[in-house]
Amino acid sequence: MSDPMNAKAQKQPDSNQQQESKENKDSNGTRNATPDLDRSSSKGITGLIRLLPYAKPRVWGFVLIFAFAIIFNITGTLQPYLVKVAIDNDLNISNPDLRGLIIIGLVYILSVVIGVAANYAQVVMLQYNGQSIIRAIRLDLFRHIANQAMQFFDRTAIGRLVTNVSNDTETVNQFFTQFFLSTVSNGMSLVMIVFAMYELDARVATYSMILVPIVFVISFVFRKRMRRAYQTTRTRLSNVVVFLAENLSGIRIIQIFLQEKRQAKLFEQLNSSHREANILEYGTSVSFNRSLELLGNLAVAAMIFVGGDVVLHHGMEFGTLYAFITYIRNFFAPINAITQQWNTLLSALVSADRIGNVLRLEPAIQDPVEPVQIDDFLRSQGSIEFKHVSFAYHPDQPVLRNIDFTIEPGEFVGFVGATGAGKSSIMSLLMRFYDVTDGQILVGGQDVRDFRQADLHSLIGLVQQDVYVFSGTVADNIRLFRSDISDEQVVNAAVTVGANRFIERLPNGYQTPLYAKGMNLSMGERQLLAFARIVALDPAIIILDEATASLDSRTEEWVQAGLQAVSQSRTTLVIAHRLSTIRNADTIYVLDKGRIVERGNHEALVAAGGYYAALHENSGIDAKDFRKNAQMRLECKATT
Ligand SMILES: Nc1ncnc2c1ncn2[C@@H]1O[C@H](COP(=O)(O)OP(=O)(O)OP(=O)(O)O)[C@@H](O)[C@H]1O
Repeated sequence: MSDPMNAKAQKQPDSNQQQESKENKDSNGTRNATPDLDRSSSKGITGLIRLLPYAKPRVWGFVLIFAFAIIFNITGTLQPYLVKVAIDNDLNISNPDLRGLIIIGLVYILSVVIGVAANYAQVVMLQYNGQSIIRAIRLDLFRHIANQAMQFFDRTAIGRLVTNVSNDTETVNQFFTQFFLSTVSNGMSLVMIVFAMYELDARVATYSMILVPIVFVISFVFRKRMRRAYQTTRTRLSNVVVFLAENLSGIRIIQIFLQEKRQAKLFEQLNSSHREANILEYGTSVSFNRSLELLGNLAVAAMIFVGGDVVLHHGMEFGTLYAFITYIRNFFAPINAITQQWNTLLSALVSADRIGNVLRLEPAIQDPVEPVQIDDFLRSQGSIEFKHVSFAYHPDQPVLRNIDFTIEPGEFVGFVGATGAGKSSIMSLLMRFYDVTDGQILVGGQDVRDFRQADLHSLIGLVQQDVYVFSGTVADNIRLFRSDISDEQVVNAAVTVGANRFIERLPNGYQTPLYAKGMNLSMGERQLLAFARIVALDPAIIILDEATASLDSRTEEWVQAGLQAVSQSRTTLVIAHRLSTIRNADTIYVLDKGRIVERGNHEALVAAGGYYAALHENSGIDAKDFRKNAQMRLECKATT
């Protein structure tokens, strides 16, 4: 489904959007996507109305539901009337009519059966419609989130997004199912009851209408309080989910650094504040509902008192009084049901706002209007050029300064430097996860901004330190679910990089299911799996962010051999943490504080006796620790 939200938002930018646009521009003029996804951007029902286009394809379904609701309500309203007829006509003591009674009884049973069937059909269809709408909204949300640029994910808590896609859509579903059904069906029932009451006795019916303004006043008094209470509960629940998502994903760190108690205490605080908000919410809601119930019972009591007197003075038949009492009680049931749905409406308003906040976001990095088409020539071109590239994640905090290099197709280059020097940032820019602040990056002679992002990514294969493993089999993880890659190609890819050695030892070989995050594989095995992925997908360029954790020497040998195999005939960029990985590189770039301070091959750099030489001297030590020594050496050089 297209994105009706977005289409509408683009046509009619409201003041909130303009505000959002302002907030989302940084001083460089680029969008920085720092959205407050919890912000209630539209007052009242606007957020929900904006979601209505998702219900459009289901319009006929709703018409049918409407028809079933009419049938259900007619049967419900008819029943007290049938009892009235039976009491006043057939049970008349002076002239009883047994045949008439039987007929009324049969009609009553028939109306009950038809009512139940109509109600069943109505509820099932409503669920079907509601779930179909939610499926479409969820799909759009997921696509929309997945299309956002990296800075969106840098600044948005994943838990917030999980709440958006799961809870918020479910709450909106309740609007389309419970609230819709309740309002339509009970609203209709209310109209029919009022109609039946006027048919029975217009005067008594008019007296009964005094209830309407009282109900209105009660609703008005509670409305604001309830909205505030619901908003608080939703925000606090979302805080709990965010905390949970972040803590579970970082559970290892929490355990290693003995943070369990502290985190549990924080969680307890969030939980308590959610509990308090929830109790307040229910307290308000229950006070509201009970006030209405009290009013309903008072109305019934008044009807018994006043109506009974009228019956005794022969101003009304007993059956009519019975029907009136039933209608008055039934009159409150739909009002109560509709107001019970007030909660649903309020939650749905908040959720619709939050969904809208996500759907209105535009990705900070956009594809060009006329992208360069990737043909076979370009696909085989692995040349890379950085032309005076500078970059900052935040204005005034430059991370890369005047980076300038050219890598020829098929070259193997290494990047070394202390932590925070900017190695990963170079790779992120190459993949256009971010746009350069200054300068230009070319791949195959074309500016990366001229490609569609998907096309650019198809040219580049990435092997990260922590290889991401999807839920699925080993084979699925090598072909990345692409049906055009055959089983044979999967096996060949694994053999090429030597991953077959461990795969064949797994219980079901290539069909072994992998657990979330590949926890049933070692780090080295995951690296080999990622290499096999590269061979199967066959990009012209690969980026390897070498794992920092030390591998045992045998596994390291396998990973080195795998890297050799995968880098054959591909342009290979390696962020190296062990110098042995890049010893044979064509060129090594040494980075310090966002600048390239040295470049050359291993021998030349060692001979130069600078930064890299210091690193080499300390090669027993991890790359991250070399900077201090290197700095001292540079300072020594400067003074001599
Ligand atoms: N997403 C981000 N948002 C803001 N600042 C960032 C982001 N990623 C990195 N930085 C900052 O940019 C600088 C360069 O980081 P980068 O990750 O490129 O360094 P690195 O050389 O790859 O380090 P490491 O070897 O530790 O991975 C650091 O100061 C870092 O704090």
